Amino acid sequence: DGQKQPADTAPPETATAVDFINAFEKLSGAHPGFRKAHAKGVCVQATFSPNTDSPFAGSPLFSNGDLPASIRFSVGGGNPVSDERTPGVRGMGTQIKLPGGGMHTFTGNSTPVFAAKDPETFLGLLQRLMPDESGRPNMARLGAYIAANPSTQAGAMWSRTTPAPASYANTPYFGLHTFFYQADDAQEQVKFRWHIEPSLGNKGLDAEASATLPALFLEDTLKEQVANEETPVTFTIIATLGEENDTNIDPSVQWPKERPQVNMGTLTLNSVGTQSCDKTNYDPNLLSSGFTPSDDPVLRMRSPAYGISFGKRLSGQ
Ligand code: HEM
Repeated sequence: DGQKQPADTAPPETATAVDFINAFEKLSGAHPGFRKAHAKGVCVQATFSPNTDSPFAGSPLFSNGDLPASIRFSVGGGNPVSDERTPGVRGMGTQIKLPGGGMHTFTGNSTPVFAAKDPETFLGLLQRLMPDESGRPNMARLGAYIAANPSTQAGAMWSRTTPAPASYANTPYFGLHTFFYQADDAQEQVKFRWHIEPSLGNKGLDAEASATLPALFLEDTLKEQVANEETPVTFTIIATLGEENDTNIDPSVQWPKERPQVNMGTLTLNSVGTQSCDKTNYDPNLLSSGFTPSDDPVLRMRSPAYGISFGKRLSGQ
């Protein structure tokens, strides 16, 4: 009758870890044995050197000197052979191993804000990115969803405006969620968010570089950068200290720019390209003694989703 249907812009009422695994498999196809998100990646061996002059100094993560770290850099999405010249999310999982078997995990994305404020709104976004009968996502439906769900707008803007990074070592990574640290003898908690900055600086691919590079270049570029002994490849982990009114639960919102920042320490990349991280679960809730996660529902959803994906890939599904 020529009349437009009303836009379907509501997020689903519930979102479970299984819903996410199914959504990723629908978006990217089934790839048995691979991670259901960030399927493509490379393992790196690294060293964590803590900044012992920081509010975290009393914790075992900071009081044991240099510690070995396992890093995995990745391309967002469930496709294990995606074209790396394409803009989009890049990831960095870091697991630092403490004496006695403890570990501490920093798993972040190259996006300074998350795609949505909570799991339901994120699942709704993924559902609108799925192809319809035409074989492509319905852009009008997607646009209407973003317009009606403000928490998705900063992430969508980032996606539209940020070029593909020139290397895994030329982009920052953001933890996005709020975490807490409390020393054994302290009354007060340190409330913080973290991000990781590359010593080689941020650099996006321009059109010329994209035209000359092969579809897969990230692993080779990183290997060349780490092989260059004159310029060590390091990353600085930075904590932003939050105030009481800064959100604990919404990873789609940045804290005010003027919050103080402290250096947590340095990651130095030692070697690239082994299978050392294939059987690692970079669950961001695996924290060392003294640190606790916030009640951010997106952070909470990550443990069950990573657990299902981990179990599936270990069993070849
Ligand atoms: C509800 C929200 C989210 C869901 C359902 C989700 C789901 C997943 C799943 C299933 C994996 C594969 C895990 C594995 O097989 O080991 C994964 C990996 C990853 N995710 Fe998420 N994720 C979410 C939010 C986030 C956020 C907020 C960030 C960044 C701060 C992030 C960054 C990453 C990274 C970097 C990896 C790759 C880790 C690796 O290399 O093993 N994810 N995600």
